Order: sequence, then C-alpha cells, then structure tokens
Amino acid sequence: MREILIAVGEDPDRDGLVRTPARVARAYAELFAGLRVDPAKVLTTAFEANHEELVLVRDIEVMSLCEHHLLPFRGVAHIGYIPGEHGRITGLSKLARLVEVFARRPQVQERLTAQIADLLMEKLDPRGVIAVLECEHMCMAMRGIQKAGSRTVTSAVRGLFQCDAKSRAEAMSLIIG
Ligand SMILES: Nc1nc2c(ncn2[C@@H]2O[C@H](COP(=O)(O)OP(=O)(O)OP(=O)(O)O)[C@@H](O)[C@H]2O)c(=O)[nH]1
Ligand SMILES: [Zn+2]
Repeated sequence: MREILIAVGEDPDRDGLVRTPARVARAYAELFAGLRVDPAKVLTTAFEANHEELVLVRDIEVMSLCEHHLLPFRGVAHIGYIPGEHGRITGLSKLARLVEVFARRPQVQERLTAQIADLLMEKLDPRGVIAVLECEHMCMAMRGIQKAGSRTVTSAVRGLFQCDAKSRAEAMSLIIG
C-alpha cells in the first residue's frame, strides 16, 4: 500500500497517510475474511419442518469486491429453495450468512451467485434452489466506462427449477415482487 501511495504521487509519510498501509491491511483482512471461513459450517443448523413448498428470502444485502479491480459491488440477493422430501429447512439467517461468507472474497458476481446455489443444493438436499443477485459495480461507475446506476442481474437455478418452468416462473415472479 505504501508503494501504491508513492506510485500515485502521494507522500506516504505525511500525517494523514502514515498509518494508512496498516489500516488498509486491517480493512482487507475484514473484507476478505470469507476466505478463511468454511461455508459448509454456516448451514449446520437444519431442521425438519414438513414444509415442502417454496421458502424465499428477498433483498439480502450484498457487499463484495470484484476480483479484477478490487472495487466494491453492492446490491441485493434473493434466495429461494424448495425443501426436499423430508421438508428439511435451514434457519433464515443462514441464507444471509452464506451470502456473507462468499461475498467476503475477491469475486465475480456470476461465481458468487453459483456458489450460493451450489452450497445450498449440496448441504440441504432440497428439490431446487434459485439465487438471483442484482448489483451495481463500482468498477463500472467510478472508473473505466463510468456508467453509474447500471445493475447486473445474475441467476443460478438448480434442481427442480431447471426443468420445471412453472415453478421457476412462480419463484421469479415472487423475486421480482
Ligand atoms: N462478468 C463479470 N465481469 C466483471 C465483474 N466485475 C467486474 N467485471 C468486468 O471485468 C472486466 C475486466 O476487463 P479488463 O479488460 O481485463 O479490465 P479493464 O481494462 O479495467 O476493463 P474496463 O472496466 O472495461 O476498463 C471489465 O469488463 C469489468 O466490467 C463481474 O462480477 N462479472
Ligand atoms: Zn471490477
């Protein structure tokens, strides 16, 4: 970070900047803390509830950093699943925790979306999962093409939602609100 400050023409020894490299190191440790967390451990709480229909949590806050520029992208995630045969469900907060673990890594939005869907499929064994993310990327807003306000929508559908157009359409209509 000291080298970067020198490269952009700053004096890394001036008052306001002298502790910046250490601060940035601490900030990055926090922003990338998801690299040191096993996402499977987030879903350890699951219970049988005999609920075999859609569970959908909308508007989960997403804040991540794109791996190309290490600039933030932020927006919301909508995550839904249809429990498996025994109606195995997880705590609602666990869906948000899952977003958090994968978001706190250098990311691309597509992979973040897929990782959330894949882990839910693997750990909950549901009939289907749908994950939709809508984010604005600062690397497109603050620099480069400089188009603030554009939102990127990515989806990952697994299991039943892949082959059953009616279930997918129903989930999508609830996601769009
Ligand atoms: N698919 C995808 N692309 C992303 C994501 N975040 C950033 N990008 C893109 O990654 C690309 C990197 O392109 P490069 O040409 O290597 O880098 P660049 O010269 O800085 O590109 P510009 O942003 O076009 O100036 C850019 O088009 C970004 O918009 C993401 O989550 N998913
Ligand atoms: Zn970027």
